[in-house]
Amino acid sequence: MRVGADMTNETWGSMRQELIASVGRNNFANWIEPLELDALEDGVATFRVTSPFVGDWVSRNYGDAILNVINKSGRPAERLVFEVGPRREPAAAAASAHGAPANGVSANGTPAEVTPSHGPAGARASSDRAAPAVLRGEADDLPGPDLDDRFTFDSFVVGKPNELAHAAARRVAEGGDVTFNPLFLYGGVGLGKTHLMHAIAWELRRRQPDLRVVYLSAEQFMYRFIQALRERQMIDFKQLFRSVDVLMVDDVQFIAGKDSTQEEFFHTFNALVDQRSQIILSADRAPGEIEKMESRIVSRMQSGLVVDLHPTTYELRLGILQQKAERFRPQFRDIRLADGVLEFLAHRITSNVRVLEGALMRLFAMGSLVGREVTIDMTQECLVDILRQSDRKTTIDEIQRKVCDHYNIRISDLVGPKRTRIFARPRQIAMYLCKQMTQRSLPEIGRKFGGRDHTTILHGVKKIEELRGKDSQIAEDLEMLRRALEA
Ligand SMILES: Nc1ncnc2c1ncn2[C@@H]1O[C@H](COP(=O)(O)OP(=O)(O)OP(=O)(O)O)[C@@H](O)[C@H]1O
Repeated sequence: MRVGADMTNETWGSMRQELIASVGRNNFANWIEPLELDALEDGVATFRVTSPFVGDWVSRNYGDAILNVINKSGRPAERLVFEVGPRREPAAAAASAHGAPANGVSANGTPAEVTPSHGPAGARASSDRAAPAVLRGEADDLPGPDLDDRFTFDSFVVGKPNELAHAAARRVAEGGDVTFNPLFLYGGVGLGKTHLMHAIAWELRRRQPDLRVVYLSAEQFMYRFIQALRERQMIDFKQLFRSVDVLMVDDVQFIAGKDSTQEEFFHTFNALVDQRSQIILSADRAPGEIEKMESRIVSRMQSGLVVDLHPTTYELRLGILQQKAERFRPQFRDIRLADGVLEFLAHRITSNVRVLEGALMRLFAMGSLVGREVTIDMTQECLVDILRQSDRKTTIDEIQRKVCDHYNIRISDLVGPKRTRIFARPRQIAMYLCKQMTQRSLPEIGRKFGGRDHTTILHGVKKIEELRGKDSQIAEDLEMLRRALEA
């Protein structure tokens, strides 16, 4: 069946609303809403997207969900095709997909076609990706560990907390004129700095195989420097580092306090900037916050673009988990995770992405041992140590805010002296929740409630304990508040 473009988009416009529930509002706004359905014919739904990356990301993360809603609408589709650029005739669109490999990703990682059970992105890494971190001809002379072939832009999940860092990394990876030098990426442990740096290196290599790109950690830079000093090969060292087109140094905070390494780094940095070679640095904090880093280096680091990777949000964590679960699939073919398991992990493990990945891996491993569906109960048992560590610490302030929102009163009234029921009851509920959900003592809680005595707090707690057994409205309110605070 052939459906015209206008009609198609109108139908798609209403169909896609169904996806909000399954992908979440943020993901929907970022990825689904901008999609335009160009054609739906012969079982192929052709979408127009703004870049290969968008098509790839959407197909990997939401391909199945999109097919489901299309099929539910009574217009059967077996596969999705994502086309980049201006709208084309649907016939041409379908034809362009034929050359694509079966898993929907062509050798250079651009999306060509997507089938419902697409393979893992990890499996598409072509053999030429397993190259060392130094990319090109005389690579043997240059230092660096292997680049991880899992760390590509394809496998990097973008969300609010990292979208700026991702966009900057993409921009640098396009090569061309050096627009900001250096690019300085920073953020807490396990938030994707190394992943983004490797992704830049892979992408540069793909686009410009002749470019001399060097990626190394600051520790390796120091090691090479000390070795050159010891072996009296400083000239070689200088020549080597000054001959690169792109220098990437990970975890630069490492050279803080190491005076001669800093000195050499400073000269390398200046020489590269002068010759308009691109420099990309990462650290666990902003340049100005790295103690014992010379101020002249700090100001050089600040002279380009400084972007940070913020702590993850629930939506980003869920997106990452969905993607990783998809990538574990071929290895753990028969393992099923019960509905809600990924959501549970995204809620409960907020520390960092590395921990999140480790938890998921452990679940799959357990699933294969027990040989049945992994439920939330099993998840809780299996990950008890990780969950305990990342248990969120609810604060008194949070409790007070939530209680005020719930009862629509002001904080000043909650902690103030007014004794009318509309303030007194929520106040006692808040006291009760503080006692239950935090480790704070009664006097500490009292101080946060306008300097009340600990006996008043105890009285409030007891009152609510008594009421929750008799008053179903209070029991219900408590349950709702608790859930909101644990979210
Ligand atoms: N947005 C993301 N999408 C997919 N995977 C991610 C994302 N962010 C982090 N990861 C994964 O989390 C793990 C840790 O990331 P990475 O090593 O890049 O962190 P880092 O910021 O360099 O940490 P560290 O401070 O320890 O050096 C990696 O396996 C990486 O692939």
